[in-house]
Amino acid sequence: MAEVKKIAVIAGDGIGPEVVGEAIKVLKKTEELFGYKFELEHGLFGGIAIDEKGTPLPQETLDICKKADAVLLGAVGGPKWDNNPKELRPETGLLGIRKALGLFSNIRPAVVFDCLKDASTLKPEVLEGTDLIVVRELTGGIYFGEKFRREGANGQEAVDTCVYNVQEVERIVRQAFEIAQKRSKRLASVDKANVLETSRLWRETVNRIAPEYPDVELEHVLVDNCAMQLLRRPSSFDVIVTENMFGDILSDEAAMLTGSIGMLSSASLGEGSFGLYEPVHGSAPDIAGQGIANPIATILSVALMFQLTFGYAEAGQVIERAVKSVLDAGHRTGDIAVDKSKAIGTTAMGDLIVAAMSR
Ligand SMILES: NC(=O)C1=CN([C@@H]2O[C@H](COP(=O)(O)OP(=O)(O)OC[C@H]3O[C@@H](n4cnc5c(N)ncnc54)[C@H](O)[C@@H]3O)[C@@H](O)[C@H]2O)C=CC1
Ligand SMILES: CC(C)CC(=O)C(=O)O
Ligand SMILES: [Mg+2]
Repeated sequence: MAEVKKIAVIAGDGIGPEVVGEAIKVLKKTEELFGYKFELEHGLFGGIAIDEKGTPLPQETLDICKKADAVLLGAVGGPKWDNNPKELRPETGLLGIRKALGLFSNIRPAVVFDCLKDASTLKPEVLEGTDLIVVRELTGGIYFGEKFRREGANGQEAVDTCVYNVQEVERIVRQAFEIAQKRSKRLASVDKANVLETSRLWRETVNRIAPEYPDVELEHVLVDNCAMQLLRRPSSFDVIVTENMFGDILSDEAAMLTGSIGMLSSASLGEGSFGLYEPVHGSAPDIAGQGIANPIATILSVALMFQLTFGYAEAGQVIERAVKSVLDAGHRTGDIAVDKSKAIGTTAMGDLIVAAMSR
C-alpha cells in the first residue's frame, strides 16, 4: 500500500479554481495508474478568503499547508480586491504565504514544445532546442524590503528598499549550481552588479561558490542584457539564477518563448522536500468564468510536485508525455491556438490530457 501523501489545495480566485480542477483530475488518474494515494485538504486564500473569512491568509489555511507534504495553488487576486490595497497586498497574500512556509527558491522551467513554435512570436530557428529553468530567489530583495512614503522637498516620495544578506544569496545559488549539475551544466547568474550594491554582493557570492562546482560553466549576465539575450539566443541558456524581482520579470518573458504564460509551471521550495506548486500566471480576471483558461501550467506543476517533492519521477514523466501528445495531436486552448476558432476549453483540455496518461 502506497504511503498517503497530503496535498493542501488552494484554488484561489479567478481562473484558479478552473485550472486547479483539471490538475485534480490528473492527480486522481495518477492514483489509478500507480496506486498512489493523495489526501486533499482544501484551504481558502486570497480574495475568496477575504470575502469568507475577512483576511487573505487565514491561520487555518496556513495550518493546512504546514501539515501537508505539498501545496497546489491556483492563483489569487483580482480587481475586486486589488483596488483596495489594505485588503489584498502581496505582503499579506502571496509574499506572506511564501515567507510563512520558508519557500526561498522558485523554479520556473520554460520548455518550448516543437509543435507550439507557431504560437510564439519568435522565429522557430531561434527557439530550436530551448529548454531552460529560471531559479528565482523568492523571499528577499525589494519585494520584502522596507517600504514607506514620506514628504520630500518636491512633494510625496515613495521608498522601496532592496536588501539581501549573504546567506540568502548562498542558499539559492548553491541550489542553482546543483540543478545545473543535473542538466547541461551551464549556469547564468543574472544581476545588475554595475549599479546595485545587492547585485555586487550577489556576484561576489556566486564567484566564491563557483569553484565548488568546477563542472558547471558559469556566465554572469546583466539583467537588461539578459532580457535581450532571452529573445536573441534562448537556447543558449540552461539554468538562470537571479534575485526576486529580476526572476519575476525574466520568467514572464521566458513564458512567451513557450507561446503562452498558460504553459509555465513552477515550484517553490525551501530546505526540505516540502514545496508549493503553482502556475506562473495570475488569476486572469479577463477570462475567468468563461471556461477557456489553459490548464497546462497547473497540470505541469503537478508533474513538478511528483518529481521534486514526492520522488514520483515516472508519474511526472507520464504527465509530461500526455501533455506533449495532446499538443502534438493539435489540440489547443485559445492562448496557444493559431486558429482561435478551433480552440478548446479548459475542461476539454484537462480531459484529453487525463485520457492520454498511460504508463
Ligand atoms: N501567483 C499568483 O497568484 C499571481 C497572481 N497575480 C494576480 O492576478 C491578477 C491578474 O494579474 P495579471 O497581471 O492580469 O496577470 P495574469 O497572469 O493573471 O494574466 C495576464 C494575461 O495572461 C492571460 N492568461 C493568464 N493565465 C492564462 C491561462 N492559464 N490561460 C490563458 N490565458 C492566460 C490572461 O488572460 C491575461 O491576458 C492580479 O490580481 C494579480 O495580482 C499575478 C501574478 C501571479
Ligand atoms: C506578488 C507578486 C510578486 C506575484 C508575482 O508576480 C509572481 O510571483 O510571479
Ligand atoms: Mg510574476
